[in-house]
Amino acid sequence: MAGIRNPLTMSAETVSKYLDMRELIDVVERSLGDLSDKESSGIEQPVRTFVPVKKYQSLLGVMPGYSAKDDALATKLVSVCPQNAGTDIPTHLATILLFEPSNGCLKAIMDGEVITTMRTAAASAAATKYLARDDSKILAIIGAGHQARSHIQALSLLYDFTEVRIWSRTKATATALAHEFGARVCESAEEAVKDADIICTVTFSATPVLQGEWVKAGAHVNAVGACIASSRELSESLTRDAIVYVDSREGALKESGDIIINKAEIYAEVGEVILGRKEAFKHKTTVFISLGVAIEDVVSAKLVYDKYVASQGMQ
Ligand SMILES: NC(=O)C1=CN([C@@H]2O[C@H](COP(=O)(O)OP(=O)(O)OC[C@H]3O[C@@H](n4cnc5c(N)ncnc54)[C@H](OP(=O)(O)O)[C@@H]3O)[C@@H](O)[C@H]2O)C=CC1
Ligand SMILES: O=C([O-])C1=[NH+]CCC1
Repeated sequence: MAGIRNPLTMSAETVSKYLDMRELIDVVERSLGDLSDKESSGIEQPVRTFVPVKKYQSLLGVMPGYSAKDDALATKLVSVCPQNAGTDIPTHLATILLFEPSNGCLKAIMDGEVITTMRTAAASAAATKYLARDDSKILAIIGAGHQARSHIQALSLLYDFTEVRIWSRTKATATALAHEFGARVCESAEEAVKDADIICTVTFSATPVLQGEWVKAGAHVNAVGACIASSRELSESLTRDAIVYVDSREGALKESGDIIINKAEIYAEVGEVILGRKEAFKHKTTVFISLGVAIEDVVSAKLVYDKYVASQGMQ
């Protein structure tokens, strides 16, 4: 059996084999509910630590968490290096260390890049399920990287879109992604989001890429890209006029420029909606600000590990 002397090492390829987006949406949805009910779920999750490396404008994030329900203990280490864009190295690299909670032994060292890409889209999909209109037909994506792709994949499982639109800073990346999905490339973000029902902002931009005036009343926005206090993707008018949900209130008050710079009011954690403790307001303009929380990685890593172990006939 794998243990402290021989933890499993799981490559991105292996991890991918055991990840299914539909299953992930359910698991991540449950974890967000549990996060909003720490007392009964027994989740332990401090706000992550980001170490800035100013010389390279990059970050190293340390994201530990424990889910009592899953009896899963893990920490993710994630490098965020925007300057890798356009090279062979992705802008996000991650490793997840999964431990045996009863004795602290390291059970697995797992690539965390695929999990990060997929669980983030799964979290947006879970939020969208509660906050967007059920008859949503037009999806607009601002940005054209890894998260853009996984968001199209996840949301397309839940909605029958008649149109997917993409705008990105570099037309060539938008065009390449649009080609994969038969989506329409737009000339501007404003054109992409006009009359859209669901909008995802998935960029590295430090300043707003989405203006409130462009957003149709009743639309739902997943704001995924601004994860440090000095960056925002949304205009003040949007966060002022929409009903704002977050993944973690504690995290958002420390890390979200969309909340901090815009002085936005948080209505609820999306987990509180999942638990039925706060309203969903499907027919009003809603915004889900996703920073990414460790518990999403913990439950995803446990899922992958358990499936792998079962497939190998291991204990
Ligand atoms: N909330 C969460 O849980 C998570 C959030 N993220 C965040 O999501 C964002 C996207 O990540 P990912 O898709 O993996 O990254 P990629 O590097 O794959 O893609 C980044 C995208 O952002 C665009 N972009 C980069 N800089 C700017 C800018 N200054 N203004 C406008 N657009 C810009 C790029 O546009 P182009 O190529 O067209 O030039 C590209 O489409 C990042 O900010 C990342 O930190 C990532 C993981 C988890
Ligand atoms: O949750 C996460 O892994 C991240 N959020 C922003 C960058 C990486």
